[in-house]
Amino acid sequence: MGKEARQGRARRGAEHLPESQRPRQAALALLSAVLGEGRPLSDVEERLLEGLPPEARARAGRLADAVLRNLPRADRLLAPHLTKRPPMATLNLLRLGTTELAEGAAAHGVVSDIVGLAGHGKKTAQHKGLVNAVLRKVAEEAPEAWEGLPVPRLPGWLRKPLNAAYGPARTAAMERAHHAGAPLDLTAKGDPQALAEATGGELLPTGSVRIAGSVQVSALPGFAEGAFWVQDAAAALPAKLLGAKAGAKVLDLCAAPGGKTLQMAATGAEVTALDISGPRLARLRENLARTGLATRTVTADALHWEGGPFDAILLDAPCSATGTVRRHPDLPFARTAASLAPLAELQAALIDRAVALLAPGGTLVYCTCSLLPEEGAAQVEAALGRHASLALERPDAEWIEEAWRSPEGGLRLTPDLWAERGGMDGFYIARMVRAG
Ligand SMILES: C[S@@+](CC[C@H](N)C(=O)[O-])C[C@H]1O[C@@H](n2cnc3c(N)ncnc32)[C@H](O)[C@@H]1O
Repeated sequence: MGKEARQGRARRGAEHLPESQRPRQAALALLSAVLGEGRPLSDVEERLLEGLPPEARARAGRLADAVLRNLPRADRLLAPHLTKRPPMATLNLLRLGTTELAEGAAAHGVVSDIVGLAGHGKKTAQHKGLVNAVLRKVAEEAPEAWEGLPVPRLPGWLRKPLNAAYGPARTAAMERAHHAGAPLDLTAKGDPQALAEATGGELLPTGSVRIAGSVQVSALPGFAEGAFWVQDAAAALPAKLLGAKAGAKVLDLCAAPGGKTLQMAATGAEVTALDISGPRLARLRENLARTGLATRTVTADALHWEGGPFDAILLDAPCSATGTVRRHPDLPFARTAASLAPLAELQAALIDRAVALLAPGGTLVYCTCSLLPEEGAAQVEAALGRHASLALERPDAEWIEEAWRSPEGGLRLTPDLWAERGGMDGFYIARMVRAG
């Protein structure tokens, strides 16, 4: 059979797959991109979920998320029933079925649906019998056995540096936080207390509003009117610490999709929001339109852009995003230690550019959503060595907890903090001033 005939058969096959199976099929495509190709979900979601109705997209995302969050557990339950590791496509089907069974889905339905999917896939059809036999066995033990399995560990490339920086107990606490996932946090455009009351959320000491359970953001009161935006409680702190005043000339140097830009624009500062990515800036403009806030937006490479000088600069530099694993369980599989060095170089170059764009007497807040010291304190210490005009200023606010402070004078936030409240993303934040 020729290539076109084969593709045609595959397309016709896809059409025959029952509608109810499409979220699982899409989840498997997401898993194959992350686990097979090392691609982050954010890079492939748009393409792989294209054409699916919103509920099916959401279900596919939830299924892929659950498998990635629990991968070592599913592999542990599967291991006794496999004499050798099956090819990736079959293994991912088994992992998906095992996770669904373990999370309490009706065994008969899950097994027959996953076997149906196996029969439908070109790479998996030959393993239909194996999938059936293994999942039947897993179904007998999964829900009880699951609960007794250890919390999944991070892969070595990330676990090793975290152990070195924080010690094994803190690293294990972060792994528990990653496994538990993250609540929904909102930042209010206006009064946070009023937003907490309107949404039934909890007003956190830092001013964010935390919503319990799973909700549809667009259905929350005030969404259409732009009364709030979604932003993790830790991610809301850098702009608060910059403290941009009304009328101040402020630069958001890596701005998109704009959570921090919106915070600064809401204070009445005159904000320039710059980012190298056109599509990400388009999202920032959508956020500005929904919230009725105004800034200047610039699509440019910060390393070569001329402007300023600015009274205040926020540099939320591109980074490993290892502080956001709670929300992005694909990240440990989609990054490697090799991806870190170029990011660290870019961060240093961006800090140097920020210093050049800052007015004498101006304030620079540097932050990254990373857990790794080389993207946080080490960057700031090196920058202070390169720029004699720059001094670190100890952040001061009534909501700062002593445990958050790092020895050099920044804030070191990790996902295991606020465990009883539902945690926070990992962030490093430092506030510096340029001599007048
Ligand atoms: C951590 S994200 C920023 C998140 C944003 N501050 C927020 O709160 O929504 C880093 C951003 O840096 C941008 N970026 C990367 N390299 C850049 C460069 N050379 N110049 C300007 N922006 C850059 C990326 O496009 C990305 O949007």
